[in-house]
Formats: sequence, C-alpha cells, structure tokens
Amino acid sequence: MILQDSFQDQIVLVTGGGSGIGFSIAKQFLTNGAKVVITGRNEEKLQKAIEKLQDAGEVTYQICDIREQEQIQQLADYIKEKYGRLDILVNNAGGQFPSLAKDLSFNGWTSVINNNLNGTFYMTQTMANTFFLEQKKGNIVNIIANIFKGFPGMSHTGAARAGVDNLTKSLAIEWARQGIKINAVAPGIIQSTGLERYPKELVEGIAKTVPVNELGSTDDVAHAVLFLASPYAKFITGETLYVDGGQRLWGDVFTL
Ligand SMILES: CCCCCCC/C=C/C(=O)SCCNC(=O)CCNC(=O)[C@H](O)C(C)(C)COP(=O)(O)OP(=O)(O)OC[C@H]1O[C@@H](n2cnc3c(N)ncnc32)[C@H](O)[C@@H]1OP(=O)(O)O
Ligand SMILES: NC(=O)C1=CN([C@@H]2O[C@H](COP(=O)(O)OP(=O)(O)OC[C@H]3O[C@@H](n4cnc5c(N)ncnc54)[C@H](OP(=O)(O)O)[C@@H]3O)[C@@H](O)[C@H]2O)C=CC1
Repeated sequence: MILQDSFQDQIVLVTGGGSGIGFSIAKQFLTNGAKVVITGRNEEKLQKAIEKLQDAGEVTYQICDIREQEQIQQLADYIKEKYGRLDILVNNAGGQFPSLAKDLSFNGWTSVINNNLNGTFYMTQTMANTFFLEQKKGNIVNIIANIFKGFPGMSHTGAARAGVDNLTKSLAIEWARQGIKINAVAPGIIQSTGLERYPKELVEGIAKTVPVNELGSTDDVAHAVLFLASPYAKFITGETLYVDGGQRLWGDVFTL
C-alpha cells in the first residue's frame, strides 16, 4: 500500500499513545506524514514516548483520563487551539484485569466498564461535537478485543468491548451522511507492554490457541488501523476487523 500522501498533514489523536499498540499506531501515522497528539494518564510515560517519536514527525502529548469528561473537553480545546481541526481519532486507551465474574467487586466491574465503554463514548462524542460534525468529515477507529466467543475470565471487558462494537455500528449509521466513518479493530493476543500485566504461563497457554502459531505484533494492529483510516477503506464503515491470527475461529481460546 502506498500511504504516504494519504495522511500528509492530517491531524490524528491516539488515546493511550504512550505505550504498546497506541505507540505503534502513533509512529505509523507520523511515518506517513500525519501530525499526532498522544494522550494517557501517566505524564512520564508520555514524555518518554515523545522522545522516541519526535524524529518521525510532529508529535505532542496531553494528559487525559478518558473517564473524565472535563479532561476530554480540555483535550479537544487544545487540539482546536493548536490545529483548528481533527481528522482522525483512534480510541486505543483501555484495559482491564483478569478475574472470574464471581470474584469481581462492584468497583472492579465499574472501573473496567468506565475505562473501556464509557471512556470511549465520552471521547467519541466530544470529538464529534467539537470537530467531526461541524467539519462534515472525520474518521474514527476503536480498538476493542477478541470478543467473538465472549470473554470468559474477563467478562467485564467482554461486555464493555461488545458495547463499543455495537456503538461502532450505531454511529456509523447516525453519522454516515455527515461524512464520518467509524470502524473497530479487534486485536487477538498482541506482544505488547499491556501483556506484561498477565501471568506468563497464562499468555503461553493462550498463545498455543493461535492458528498461525505466533503472537501478533503492535505493528500488525497499527497496519489495520492505518488501512481503516485511509482512502483504501473509504467504502468501509461500521465494521470490526479482527487482527488475531485466526484465533477467534479455532478451538478453546480461554481455559477455565
Ligand atoms: C483471561 C486472560 C486473557 C489474557 C489475554 C489478554 C488480552 C488483552 C490484553 C490487554 O488488554 S493488554 C492492556 C493492558 N493494559 C491495561 O489494562 C491498562 C489499563 N488498566 C487499568 O488501568 C486498570 O486495570 C483498571 C482497573 C481498568 C483501572 O485502574 P484504576 O486505577 O482506575 O482502578 P483501581 O482504583 O486500581 O481499581 C478499581 C477497582 O478494580 C479492582 N482491581 C483493579 N485491578 C485488579 C486486579 N488485578 N484484580 C482484581 N481487582 C482489581 C480494584 O481492587 C478496585 O476495586 P475495589 O478494591 O475498590 O473493590
Ligand atoms: N495487548 C493485547 O494483547 C491486547 C490489547 N488490547 C487493547 O489494546 C489497547 C492497547 O493495549 P496495549 O498497548 O497492549 O496495553 P498498554 O497497557 O500498553 O496500553 C494501554 C494504554 O491505554 C492508556 N490508558 C488506559 N486507561 C486509560 C484511561 N483511563 N485514560 C487514559 N489512558 C488510559 C495507558 O496509558 P496510561 O497508563 O498513561 O494511562 C496505556 O498507554 C487497550 O485498549 C487494550 O486493552 C486488546 C486486545 C489484546
């Protein structure tokens, strides 16, 4: 794919761009000519990421917890002031912890729903109201997870990501006539910083259930995001693209 002209001077927001998959997404957009804003909760992480990314192009950071609507509006105001527009939003920030449903506390459930469903909605609505609907143009890519067979062992995130999967379809229709496209990418097991939070044996066990017999890379996910945000995908909206080495189609993904 020849992408370098597709993103020249496009303004891209990557939430959770300070590490892992979000970092790779930011880097790929920069390499292809975009100007990128990355966000997260941890300033030190964001500063280190900027140091590594700045040779690739124009990149800045803003601290923003996606669960806090006030911080999201401040982020929108920053982008409006700096660039006057936003072209692409990548809702990558998120995460959870493994737990059987019977052991989840009220706060544990709520924090994961807030992080992955509510946070994604607040971010999407604010950027649409501040930029995309007025511009009559915008492109949104949501990062979810492999929820094809449910998500036993992480039912909170399964429910939240299924919510985002469905939100992607609803908004694709609501906003289609306003020139806004919205799609999702569902990563399988990706070798990234996020995976370090999970027990090694658990990850090794799950890795054996991937038909192509390897874990995905953060660039594998980034390539799918760039494709969906590019003119090559101009007739695709409301779709979820699985980047999972075929894992959703084969065998038991999670051992109870
Ligand atoms: C079945 C295994 C499959 C393995 C495949 C993995 C595929 C997916 C991989 C990824 O997604 S990698 C990305 C990983 N990155 C992240 O998860 C980053 C973001 N995550 C977080 O920030 C936290 O996990 C969070 C809980 C979503 C939010 O953190 P926050 O600081 O707001 O919450 P806390 O105040 O610390 O806790 C709130 C509530 O949740 C309970 N809790 C938190 N962690 C755990 C845990 N490890 N186990 C059990 N419970 C946990 C915590 O105790 C609080 O509840 P209460 O104690 O107040 O009842
Ligand atoms: N790695 C994998 O195998 C898979 C990953 N995913 C999903 O892909 C996305 C990226 O994961 P990955 O790169 O692996 O993991 P990381 O933990 O490295 O990335 C998560 C990023 O999200 C940010 N983040 C989390 N919660 C918030 C919040 N409330 N507000 C703002 N930023 C937040 C974190 O930044 P900070 O700490 O600075 O807040 C961090 O940069 C996540 O949504 C993850 O759940 C889905 C399926 C599989």
